[in-house]
Amino acid sequence: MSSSQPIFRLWTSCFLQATLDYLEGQVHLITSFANSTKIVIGVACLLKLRKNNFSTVEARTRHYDWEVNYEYKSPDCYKKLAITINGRTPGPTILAQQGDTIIVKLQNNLLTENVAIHWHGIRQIGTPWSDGTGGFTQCPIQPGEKLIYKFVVDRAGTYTYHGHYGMQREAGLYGTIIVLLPNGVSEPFSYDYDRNIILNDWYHKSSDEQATGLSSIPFVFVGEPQSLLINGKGKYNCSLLTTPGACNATNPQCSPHVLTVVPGKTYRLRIGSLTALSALSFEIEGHDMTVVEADGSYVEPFVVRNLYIYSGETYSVLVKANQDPSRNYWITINVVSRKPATPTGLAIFNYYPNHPQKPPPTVPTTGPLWNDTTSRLAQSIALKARQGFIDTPPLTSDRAIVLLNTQNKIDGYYKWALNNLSLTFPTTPYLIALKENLTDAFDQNPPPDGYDFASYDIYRVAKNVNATSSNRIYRLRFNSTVDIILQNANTMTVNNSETHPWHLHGHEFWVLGYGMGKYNMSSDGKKYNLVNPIMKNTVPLHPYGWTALRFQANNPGVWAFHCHVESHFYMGMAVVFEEGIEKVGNLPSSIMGCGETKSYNRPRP
Ligand SMILES: O=C1O[C@H]([C@@H](O)CO)C(O)=C1O
Repeated sequence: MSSSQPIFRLWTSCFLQATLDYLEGQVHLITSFANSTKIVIGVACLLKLRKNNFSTVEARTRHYDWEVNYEYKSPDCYKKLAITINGRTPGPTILAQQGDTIIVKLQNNLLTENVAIHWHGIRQIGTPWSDGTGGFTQCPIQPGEKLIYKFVVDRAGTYTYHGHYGMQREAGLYGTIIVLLPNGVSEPFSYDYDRNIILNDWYHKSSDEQATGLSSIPFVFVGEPQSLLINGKGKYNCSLLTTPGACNATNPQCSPHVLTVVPGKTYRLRIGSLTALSALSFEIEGHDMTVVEADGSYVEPFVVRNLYIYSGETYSVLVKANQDPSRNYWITINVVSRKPATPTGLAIFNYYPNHPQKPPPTVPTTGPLWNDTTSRLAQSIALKARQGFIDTPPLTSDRAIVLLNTQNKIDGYYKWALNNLSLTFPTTPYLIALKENLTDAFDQNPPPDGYDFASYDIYRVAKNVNATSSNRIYRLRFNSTVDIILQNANTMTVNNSETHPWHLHGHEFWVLGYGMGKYNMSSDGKKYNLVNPIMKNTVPLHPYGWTALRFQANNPGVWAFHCHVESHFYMGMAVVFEEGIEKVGNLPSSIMGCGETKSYNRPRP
């Protein structure tokens, strides 16, 4: 059969898609592939093309056996050691249904590094020890050891997981979690097919080398990434290297991701970003996207041509394949908010029956102006909870904590701080220290609820850039309503303020408002959206702006709240909340074994 015949091409593109899905661990296709004849592939593919067979999944316990390794990979054609899960980066997709219990047996096969994996957006109600935050909720898993994460996925939506020890996320340790609705419940929007897209930025230096630079004098920043990845694939220009041996432009690992669509059909794209640094603009050339979900919450639908997405966020958008079907289109991601020095990330939106690799006849867009803060702020503000699914916030809060975000120095080292405190975590993780009453494990004094509002000029480099290291934590009254006002400021560079995506573990919060400039304590609170605020777990703080959040401190445990830029978190841009520690059940001894719990009886694999 000639490869130009449509049915062959359907099989080819379908095979590519199905192989990807197979690789993503979607078990229902594995069986189809066991007898890999063309007929079976065709049937499996046609079924696959008809609809992802998600609705038949039943609530249950899902077991995953994962091995974490360093392996040579070439996601952008450049060969480097990446952290893989079962040989893959991005790792396997966890596909589950609301109410399922997830059990991940994580074996750390790294020879010299610890590991922890965070389940980003999963609230861990009743299982705070499974949050996977090294130094906060567990001792990291040591080389050669194993830890079992067990938790319930209690809310349908699109989530992610990633390394939360050191800077391992950017070494490739990340993936997607999809939680489907219970049987018989349907989404408030319709679509024909469901597809995942995970975005990342990619560096050629190892995360270890980057971490060393961040904690050195003189300071060496990670800099702009070499590539942008769509579903783990990007393209570095190998000819830029003086020693090109490590870079092979024809390596199939760096052929662009292909998303095959059938003309006239509507696709739900579940898009997540786990970039180390970059804020992104996502576009599908010539196609409108209707935003319908953000971080697991339904969005009052709105149409965009480019979707701004910050590290740690997820969105679902609906896209109809309604353009000229005789060609393919570019899917592009571009850096925004920092002066781009990274080429556009590319994938192919392939209209069946065109050849999946057929390049679109156009030049890919370079995206919106990188410094157009106004348009990014406008899209943040446009995000509202969907009518019929609004969970209104309490009208007042019990406590407001204002966090001034600054770049600082401590003993000559570059840091980030909140209200002048830069977080260093204790050797005994907070959750264990609090539960076991190890009061000498960290400074018991509370950090400040605000900063010197009257005299601090957010538009200038601070007069005194020195901050203090601290491991103090915010202790919240259980069941109280807490407001957080994130206040941005100038960095240590004149006329510079950066975007910080803030992520809260263990909760979702209402996004009450955004503004530019200094938050006004007497008037800005009156402008909060208390009618239909979206609930999210990650939210941007725009340059020189403020972002106001409200959440209920109703999940017993210890929870990190931090900037999702990996280097900024590494440099101390985080705070810790404790609530209801007395309600936390007995901690599994498997999370212990470091700091003051070094001698605890910890099971070894
Ligand atoms: O933390 C950072 O450091 C650099 C720069 O401010 C100093 O090199 C930068 O852009 C960051 O985000």
